[in-house]
Amino acid sequence: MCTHNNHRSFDQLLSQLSTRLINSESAETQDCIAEAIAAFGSYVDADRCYVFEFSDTMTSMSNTHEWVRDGLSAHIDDLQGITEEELPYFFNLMKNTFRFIVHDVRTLPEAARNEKLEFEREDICSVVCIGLVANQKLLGFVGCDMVHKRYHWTDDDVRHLSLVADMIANSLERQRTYQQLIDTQRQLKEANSKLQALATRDGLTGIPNRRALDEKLLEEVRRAKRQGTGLAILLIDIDHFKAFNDTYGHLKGDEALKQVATCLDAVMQRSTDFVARYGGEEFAVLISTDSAWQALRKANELLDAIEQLSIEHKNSPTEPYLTVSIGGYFELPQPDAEVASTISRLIDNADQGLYQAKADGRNCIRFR
Ligand SMILES: Nc1nc2c(ncn2[C@@H]2O[C@H](COP(=O)(O)OP(=O)(O)OP(=O)(O)O)[C@@H](O)[C@H]2O)c(=O)[nH]1
Repeated sequence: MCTHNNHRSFDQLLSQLSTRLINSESAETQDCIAEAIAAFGSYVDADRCYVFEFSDTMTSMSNTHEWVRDGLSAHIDDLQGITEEELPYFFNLMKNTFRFIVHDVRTLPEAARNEKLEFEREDICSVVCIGLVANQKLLGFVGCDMVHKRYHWTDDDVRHLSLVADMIANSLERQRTYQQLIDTQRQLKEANSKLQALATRDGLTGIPNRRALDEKLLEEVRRAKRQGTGLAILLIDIDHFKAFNDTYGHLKGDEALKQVATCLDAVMQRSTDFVARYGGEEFAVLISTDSAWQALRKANELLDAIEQLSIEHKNSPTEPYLTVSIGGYFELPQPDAEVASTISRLIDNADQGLYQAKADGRNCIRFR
């Protein structure tokens, strides 16, 4: 059936396909596989040529590529997820010998009765399948059917189909390795962003921590300088918190810290505002605003909101409930201002304001 000429043109085509596959992307690989099975189908004058891939556990297989001669029906859609129980003879032979060569399906043994029925359903008289083996692993197989006519597969046919199988197996393996690399890269990225989130979150309250505040300060001061906008910082410290812990215990202290953090976060809802735990029982709020007055108004809202939490603090010399003191500072950073010294000035001034608020009786704001 195979003349010397079409023998040579098939070899040439295979060699061209292999060259394309060496540098191909995923979509091109699929095209090359489709072309390779079509070429083999035409070369042996077959009716159907196809690729099946096994599941990872090797207990089922699915038809992934199919070429059919004009006028014949395609079967790819009903050949999905076929299990080992359905075709035990075929699975066994393929797993053990990596091939399944049947010149006449009528000669199949009794053990292959399921296979015989399936071949009858598809009007297949002769069939050849060669395993796709890469790195000693059977990934699937490439096969060819003769429909309504018997055919004796020659050694040459088998040798050529084996070349096609090698080519497809190597492409599939390369694609799988590539996909694994992409999956690993995605997992690493996810793990990194989780680590990043953990490194910048306070473990107790869940709001950003001091490290996140430092990063945000750098970012915001640079932005304020660039855009000529103002920046305010508030330092908020719980009053007589040692007495609170001594009275109610450390766990209740933790609870109160969480409540205060949630409350501050809820009041500062603007995306440009930033709330962080600055340390122990101290919090910081960064407000991007052009007016000191607006920042002061926010500070008042925070003071009131904490009071309204009404967390009992019976041993506080200030009030019988939990209160905070707030120190604030506003600045319009000059375009030529040094970033590090601007940050120090913001913190130092807010800190002095806080010191003053404590000295002036607590539960109040001192804005500089
Ligand atoms: N429960 C709990 N307590 C904390 C935590 N971090 C810091 N503290 C406590 O906060 C208290 C702070 O006490 P001080 O610095 O003396 O200040 P204060 O009692 O709040 O008094 P003033 O700030 O002057 O009003 C200490 O007792 C710390 O143990 C924490 O994560 N959980």
